[in-house]
Amino acid sequence: MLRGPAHSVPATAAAAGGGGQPLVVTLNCLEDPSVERDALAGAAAVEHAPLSALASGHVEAAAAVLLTSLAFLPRAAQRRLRPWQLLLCLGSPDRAADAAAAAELGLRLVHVDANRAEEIADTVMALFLGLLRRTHLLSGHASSSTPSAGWLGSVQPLCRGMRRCRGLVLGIVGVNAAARCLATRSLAFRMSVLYFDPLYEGAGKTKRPSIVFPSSARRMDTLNDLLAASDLVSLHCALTNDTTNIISAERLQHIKPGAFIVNTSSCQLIDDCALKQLLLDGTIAGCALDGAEGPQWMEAWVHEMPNVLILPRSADYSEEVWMEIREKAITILQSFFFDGIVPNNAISDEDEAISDVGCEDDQLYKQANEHSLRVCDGEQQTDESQLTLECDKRRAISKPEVPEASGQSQSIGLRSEGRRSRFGKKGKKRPARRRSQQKMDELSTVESGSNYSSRRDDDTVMSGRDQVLSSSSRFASPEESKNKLRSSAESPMEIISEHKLPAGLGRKPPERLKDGFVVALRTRDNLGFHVSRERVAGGGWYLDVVSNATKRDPASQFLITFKNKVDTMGLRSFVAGGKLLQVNKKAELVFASHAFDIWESWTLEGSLLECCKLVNHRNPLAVLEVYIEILAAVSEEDGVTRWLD
Ligand SMILES: NC(=O)c1ccc[n+]([C@@H]2O[C@H](COP(=O)([O-])OP(=O)(O)OC[C@H]3O[C@@H](n4cnc5c(N)ncnc54)[C@H](O)[C@@H]3O)[C@@H](O)[C@H]2O)c1
Repeated sequence: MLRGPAHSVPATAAAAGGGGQPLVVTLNCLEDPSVERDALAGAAAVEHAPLSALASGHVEAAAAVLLTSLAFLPRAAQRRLRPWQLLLCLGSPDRAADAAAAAELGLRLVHVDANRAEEIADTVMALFLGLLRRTHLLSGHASSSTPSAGWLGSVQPLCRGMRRCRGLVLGIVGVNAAARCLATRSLAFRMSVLYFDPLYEGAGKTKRPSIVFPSSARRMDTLNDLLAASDLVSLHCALTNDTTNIISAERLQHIKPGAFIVNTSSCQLIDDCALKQLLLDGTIAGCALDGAEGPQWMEAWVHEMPNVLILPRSADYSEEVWMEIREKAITILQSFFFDGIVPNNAISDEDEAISDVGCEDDQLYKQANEHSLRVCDGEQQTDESQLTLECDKRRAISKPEVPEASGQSQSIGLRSEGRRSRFGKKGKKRPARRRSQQKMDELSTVESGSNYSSRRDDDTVMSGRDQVLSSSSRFASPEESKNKLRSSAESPMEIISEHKLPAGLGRKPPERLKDGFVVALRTRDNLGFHVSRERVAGGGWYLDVVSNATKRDPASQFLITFKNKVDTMGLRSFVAGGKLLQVNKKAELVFASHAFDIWESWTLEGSLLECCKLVNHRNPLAVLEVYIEILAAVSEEDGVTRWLD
């Protein structure tokens, strides 16, 4: 972790935001940084600096700068950046290039990103559908023609060659998360899915356990076979020495006549000239490229071809993913300004979790539905959709029928254990990610004497200046610091109660849940405790239920952390090294991150007097019904946290 402004920013810069506040500049991005401004209110001023206003001096004066890419920034702007500034690269299109540029310029850069597999899969589907259904052409024709022109007669030529999805064969080259999401979507469209990837060895024996294709997708032994059998071809392989020009002129001879090609990966995977030739002679029915390089795609006639779609490298964008990235950046900045620390998880584990969501096939959904009905057995429901919703909620709750440790993550997702266990963390091949998995420094122990895990599975890409490791942030989120700054402010979630807990404490517990309290979560059926558990050594932490646990077991103890300003709280697990309980995108209850983001935010519903609900902010279907036992509380007299017994 980096030391923040308190340690490294010159006083002039720290005061540059006016009112003694440090300044954050959004450089050539985020024209409207109002979200960031609100989130950092009281800690830093936030200004947008367009390239046209570089001379204003804002960039030089900033303590932190947000940008999309350092490498693609004009030299004039790069020169204004300073070594002591924290540069956050939001969703960089080329992390390696940015890291290299930062190293060269001696700048301190942190990448902030989120997984885009869903976006890419959506885009590929949209492009295939556009090519197959010719929506762009027909829409253009409809809006330009007179109403009396009729609808079908005049457009009949445009409709020639239109295809339906059902029954078509999709061939996927390269197995990655986006490819898998695409496979799932295509199966839902009743297409057959083939794939080719010499590095992917199939479910069960794959080197990349996080990528598991639907079982109904068929693996092809050679690329030529895949090209010969596919009506639609989508490229997802990374650009390497082996894959450069992988769709060569020679390979294209094998392509099925009338096929469509979509490429959202590197332009250099395809021999453009050969592709163009086949488009012209009609062998290939159409193609879509997310980004096109080279003069052959610049010619005007290409843009006039009805069967060629070219996007401006936008395949992986969505408002949702952009907001996720901004939220992460805000968390990092809060940590930087309040604690003087930059958290390491600039690129989160959600990278993989998101892609796992798309892997359900029909059988899986069937299993899940059966499971949900079982869990909900005995509950009165009148409406089917309501039933599903309630069942989903229940899955977030402990397994009342199975008091012993289940060995499963708690989840609201539709996934059986057998299936879930096949998904692990993606085997990272990016060097920066491997670096980030180095063992962290030992964590301190707490009063209970528990040993905290120092494992870190967050992903960070740091470049340029040295990274300064610190263990002090394990339990010090930005929100906690903010609370310290605003100690007089009461948490909006504080609940006054008389505490009739299932198991009595030695003395009367405090009346309110507060920041810094230690709690245990008794299950709704009162038969056990929720505990943090490690899947396998190094396999990540998840929330489980154990009947023979006690509230004194460190695994049952959670530190309450409040998010200031909003009525949400987080639960940090002691044994998981202070990581916060979150619902991941597979809808499992896990401990994956130290950063307090929306995934880690919970609202308390109901009264502490009785079984109450913890509802996740990001996924309100994730509801934990628990009795909250306060084990340790912060003394109002001396500010020391003490056990209540
Ligand atoms: N259009 C966009 O917005 C966008 C966004 C992100 C990534 N991309 C592109 O997508 C591509 C993949 O990126 P990634 O980060 O998912 O890569 P990745 O490394 O995660 O996956 C690439 C896959 O290619 C496979 N592969 C390697 N050699 C192969 C071969 N000879 N034949 C077939 N498959 C092979 C690998 O096994 C791997 O599974 C890159 O070219 C990247 O630039 C595009």
